[in-house]
Amino acid sequence: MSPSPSPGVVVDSVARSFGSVHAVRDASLEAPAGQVTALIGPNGSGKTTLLLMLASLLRPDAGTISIAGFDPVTQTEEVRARLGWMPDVLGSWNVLTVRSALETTGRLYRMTAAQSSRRASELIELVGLGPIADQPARVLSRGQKQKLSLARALVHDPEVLLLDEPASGLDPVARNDLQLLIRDLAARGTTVLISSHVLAELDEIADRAVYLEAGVTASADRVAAAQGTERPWRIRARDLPGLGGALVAAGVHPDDIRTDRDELIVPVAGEDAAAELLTRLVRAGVAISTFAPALGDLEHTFQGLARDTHRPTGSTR
Ligand SMILES: Nc1ncnc2c1ncn2[C@@H]1O[C@H](COP(=O)(O)OP(=O)(O)OP(=O)(O)O)[C@@H](O)[C@H]1O
Repeated sequence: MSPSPSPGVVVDSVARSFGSVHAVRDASLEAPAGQVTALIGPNGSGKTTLLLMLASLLRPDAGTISIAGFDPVTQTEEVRARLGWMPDVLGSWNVLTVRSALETTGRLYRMTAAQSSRRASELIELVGLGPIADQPARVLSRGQKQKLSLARALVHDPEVLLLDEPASGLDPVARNDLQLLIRDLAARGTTVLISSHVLAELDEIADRAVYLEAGVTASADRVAAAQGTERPWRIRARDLPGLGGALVAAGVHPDDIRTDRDELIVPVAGEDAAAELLTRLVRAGVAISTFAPALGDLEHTFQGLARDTHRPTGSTR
């Protein structure tokens, strides 16, 4: 019989304050197994505080958390055995080499010396740290430290992976490798919850998103409303004046049309309206070479929520 799927991460009405600072006020979310869930929010909205609670490193003042079916407050060992945590900064491992940092982590997870040595070699290969495997961690660049931090989070092949700003400091090739690795882990059933400010990158790998604002997860209604707002679309044609004329004839107000180099940018309210506009432009005989949203889905929703910060609560895209 195949094992039942991991229940992933479930957070219900969690809150945590530091003195008078309410870092997380009311967070509820689900991150299902086998999917990549993005945790998105402005600076100071409580993402790291929430991830620390999920990682069993900080106790919530209220609410409940389930990690692969276990409670980080009362079942800390069970949670830690199943959880990989990549913090936004690598802890103090400076004197150890890359290889010994990974071997030591393996030993902490009660692997034998031979197992931890084998696992360290696999992970060094996986994240591409081979050439500097025997260098002390203190000489690593920021991007190399990120790779070591990711490898450390993967030592015990966790069911649930929490990644706080994993791409920061990585060059474009390393970012792409990271994206492929994360997608591959999710395809193998890992629950991945990932916080990042680089929304265009999250757009490419996230199956779903949770928005956190001032410590509160945005409700499905608010997210839907933000998704439905007008968003800029980028339209390119060789004959820009002809394109402008056709846009006005299609009902776009001239004041709403912006020129950006060899493209025009116009606000469009949703996919149906975009399809309709494109049909009209083509019927008008304009040779269109580009017709695409100027903002990714996550960025658009994030900006829509930011413009409308006064209504409360909930989750997902
Ligand atoms: N240990 C602490 N003591 C006091 N205040 C804290 C502590 N940790 C976080 N805070 C405060 O809680 C709020 C949320 O911080 P947190 O680091 O969780 O936000 P974040 O969304 O991860 O931010 P960023 O995107 O800038 O990393 C901030 O106002 C921060 O100053």
